[in-house]
Amino acid sequence: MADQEEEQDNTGDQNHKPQDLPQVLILKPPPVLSVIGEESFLSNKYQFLKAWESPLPLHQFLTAHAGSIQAILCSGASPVTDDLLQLLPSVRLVVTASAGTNHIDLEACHRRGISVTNAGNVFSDDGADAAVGLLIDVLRKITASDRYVRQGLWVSEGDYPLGSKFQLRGKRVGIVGLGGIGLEIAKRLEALGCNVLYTSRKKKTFLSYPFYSDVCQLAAHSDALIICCALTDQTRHMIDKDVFSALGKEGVIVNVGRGAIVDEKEMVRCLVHGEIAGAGLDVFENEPDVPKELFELDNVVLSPHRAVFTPESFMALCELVVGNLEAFFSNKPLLSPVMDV
Ligand SMILES: O=CC(=O)O
Repeated sequence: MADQEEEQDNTGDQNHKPQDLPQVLILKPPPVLSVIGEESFLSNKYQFLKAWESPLPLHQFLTAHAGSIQAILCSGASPVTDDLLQLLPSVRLVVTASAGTNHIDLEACHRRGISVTNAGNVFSDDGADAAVGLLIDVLRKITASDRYVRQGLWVSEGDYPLGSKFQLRGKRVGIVGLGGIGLEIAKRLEALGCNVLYTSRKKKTFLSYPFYSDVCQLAAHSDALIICCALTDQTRHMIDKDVFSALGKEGVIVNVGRGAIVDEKEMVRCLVHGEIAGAGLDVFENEPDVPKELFELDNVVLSPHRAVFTPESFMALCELVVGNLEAFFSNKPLLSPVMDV
């Protein structure tokens, strides 16, 4: 079957590359590819097997290369499941071009002795900028005011209603997840005169920000919550009815983590009924579907899961991905390990 497949399939550029290069499977093109371009991103030290370019059905394509694929390069759009790994017994490394790893079955990787790397801290600055930008936009209604001007309402209706604007300085902002992005958010907020508090898996002893082990308690002491933690079984729907009610009518939520960390139906209900004051959202439970009710709300700012995407961060990501592959194939320590087995 492999021979027949090789005749039909030029994925991985088999005609031009020595067959002994390590084979790296890419299931779907990660977003970084369209920005950086394949030439710069895909190092010629590896044979990249681009599943989406193969004329073969995926299962047949994978079966044909099953024994030789040693690494998988993926992103949030291409889940790495136990079933997939079962098909590919030679895989020893999964490199994801994302900070989040919720699309990878980490338990299966661990059980199968597969190492995993992610985007490390390359997205921390851009993710933090986007989170703070969304918060400022919700509080100061920047995009809502922009719509007001563009629609000619400044002329026909007069001044934009002042009552709905909130000052950032002095706000108590609860950060949910003080990892790379969370720490950068905290730095920015401090510089802007906010009071930072946080919850995280563990208290960070090197920081003086007030720590709350309970997210409801954090919400009760915050004017705004910024969600930037990982999506795991523990954090799925962690931001629920109780958290919204603790945050209260004046409270704002910003989410640059993953949509499913928030109980989205409940959030929409709270926004529609004015039980929280506003939301800045880069991520959603069923992307690219966004609850239609949100389109009507001027106190909600929407962004299409692009918080961390800048050409600069993609360049850094490109180096990191190649660095991780090189480290792995030369038995050196991985640069951004999530799991090093
Ligand atoms: O959402 C983006 C990422 O996880 O990198």
